[in-house]
Amino acid sequence: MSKKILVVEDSRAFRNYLNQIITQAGYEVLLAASYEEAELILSSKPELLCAVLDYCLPDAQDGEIIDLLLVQKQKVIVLTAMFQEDIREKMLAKGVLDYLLKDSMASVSYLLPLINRLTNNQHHKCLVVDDSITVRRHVVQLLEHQYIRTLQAENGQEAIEIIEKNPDITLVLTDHDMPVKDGITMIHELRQKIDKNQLAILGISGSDANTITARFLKAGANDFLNKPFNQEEFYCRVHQILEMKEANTELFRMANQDALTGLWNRRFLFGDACGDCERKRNIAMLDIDFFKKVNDNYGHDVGDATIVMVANILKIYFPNDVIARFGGEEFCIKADGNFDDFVTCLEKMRQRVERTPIPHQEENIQVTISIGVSNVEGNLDQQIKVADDRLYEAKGNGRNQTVYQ
Ligand SMILES: Nc1nc2c(ncn2[C@@H]2O[C@H](COP(=O)(O)OP(=O)(O)OP(=O)(O)O)[C@@H](O)[C@H]2O)c(=O)[nH]1
Repeated sequence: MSKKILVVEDSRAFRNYLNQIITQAGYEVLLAASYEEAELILSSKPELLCAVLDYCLPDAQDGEIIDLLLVQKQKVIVLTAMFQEDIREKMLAKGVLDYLLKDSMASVSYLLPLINRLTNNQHHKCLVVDDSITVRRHVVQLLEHQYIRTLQAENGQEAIEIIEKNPDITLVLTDHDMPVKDGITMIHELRQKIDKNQLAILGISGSDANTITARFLKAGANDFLNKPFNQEEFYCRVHQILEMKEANTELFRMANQDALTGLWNRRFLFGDACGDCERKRNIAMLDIDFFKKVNDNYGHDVGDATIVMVANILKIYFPNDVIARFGGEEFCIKADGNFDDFVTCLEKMRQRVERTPIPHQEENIQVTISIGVSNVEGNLDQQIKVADDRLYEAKGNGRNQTVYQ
């Protein structure tokens, strides 16, 4: 998705300021000082993330630049020198995303978070649940206008079925009064399986009942919005809920992922990944052979690069399983499925590590790994213990091998 942003602003100082802050944030800025310059840039049909437009330009004093961009189906953020209710209404009605007062540099501090929001929205998929097709269409249009992909459901039951089939849905916007299954019952059922950090839910209802907000929130909705709502309030709520969700996802990642390799860590292995602890499963414990020598001979950085290389090969061979960095140069794989197939795949992976050189200055460094495998009955600790004993057997037998019985 594009990172290009068109900025049209006649004040040189302000234009330069916008250019600086937007470029620093990693976007590519196309600058124009007038309507005419903007037209020229647009004639080459650039793919834009959005356009930031000054309402009043020397050669287009009454917002004509906005129409120029909207006709081309671009996302528009407007900068205005003064706030006028009628102009605001007119702009929002036309389909402008948002407007900012440029009375001071500080007031533009809202711009960058808004642009970042548009970028991050592209990672979200929202299910809109409402029995009214008119409401659904309106909400879908608002969301897609800000790059949020959408799906639709007519009632709570249909919504649950769609969520089960689409685990990449990150947000649900739901009405309450619907046939077959209402919104609050649906939320109750969803929350038995999916928590607030995994799936954000915004309740939207026009019910007069003064308990409706509390009922939505107590059922497990992250937030609530009264119908009818205006566009700005809608976006504020959606942005807030998505920001909270992203922050929680990041916290989860930081707490459960290994920073060097991007693999899961022990906490994840024994926590979330262990929900089905008593089930029979395949466990492999792996350790890089003579790893201390790599550090001693080539330095810690090369040692780290070796750990990353092994981790990357593990990801290739076991893309659907839980792979954790267990300790320094020790890894654990937890997998379901046929044990013989698992061992065969481990063997192929072991040979791939053996064949993969780590370039260092003029040399190619070669490492091997030893592997212990188990599929015994018991809890995760017991299964890891058996795999670990076999790993040490593999080390004792001369390393660079897999022991599985
Ligand atoms: N570069 C690097 N080294 C690490 C890291 N974590 C642990 N180590 C080193 O890994 C080495 C492990 O050495 P040992 O446990 O003696 O094992 P080994 O040399 O691999 O020998 P065997 O396992 O018996 O084949 C130690 O020197 C640790 O300092 C890390 O994150 N980066």
